[in-house]
Amino acid sequence: MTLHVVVMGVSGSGKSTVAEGIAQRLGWTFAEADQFHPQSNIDKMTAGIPLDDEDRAPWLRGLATWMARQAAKGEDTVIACSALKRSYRTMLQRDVAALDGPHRVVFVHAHGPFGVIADRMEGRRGHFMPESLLQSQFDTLEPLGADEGGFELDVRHPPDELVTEAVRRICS
Ligand SMILES: Nc1ncnc2c1ncn2[C@@H]1O[C@H](COP(=O)(O)OP(=O)(O)O)[C@@H](O)[C@H]1O
Ligand SMILES: O=C(O)[C@H](O)[C@@H](O)[C@H](O)[C@H](O)COP(=O)(O)O
Repeated sequence: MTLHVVVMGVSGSGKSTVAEGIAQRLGWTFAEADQFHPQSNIDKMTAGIPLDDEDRAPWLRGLATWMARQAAKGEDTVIACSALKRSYRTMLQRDVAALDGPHRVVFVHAHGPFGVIADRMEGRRGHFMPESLLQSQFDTLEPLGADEGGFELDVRHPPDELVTEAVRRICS
């Protein structure tokens, strides 16, 4: 049985920080979903245009394939992936299930107020994602449902506490 942790949330919410922390603590394989976007998606976001369902579908398939490949090597995985809509999370679940043996996907929603996340995006340097897209990220976000197999983290807490809480809940 392999475990796949998907740390989800809007841009700047702290997904990568938390996901990397979890992967480090547990010794699991980490991937940053941004690295799986085709250049056309990066160009679109850089130009301040939000992605749509069509842009995201092949990207999600690529991520599911990567998760299943790691699982085939016996590796548990942690990814930082916005997975903003319930349908995207369902697609990820479905595609991983089609490719992988016995496994579990756990969603961790990095969740926080607009102002806090906007400030963090402003403080972050050298990232292609413009702050102007944060509103559309919040508009698109469908918060993780209680029935989706996961939990929420309040990103106003320090990263170390968030990682400890996430590891405790993943391993319980
Ligand atoms: N819990 C936190 N408290 C304070 N700053 C944080 C926290 N998590 C992330 N950050 C900072 O906020 C910015 C965005 O975090 P990042 O992990 O890149 O978010 P995402 O992967 O969701 O875009 C980074 O500069 C990061 O150092
Ligand atoms: O589905 C999307 O619209 C993108 O995946 C988006 O949510 C993601 O946030 C960007 O790729 C920027 O990357 P960061 O999340 O690292 O800022």
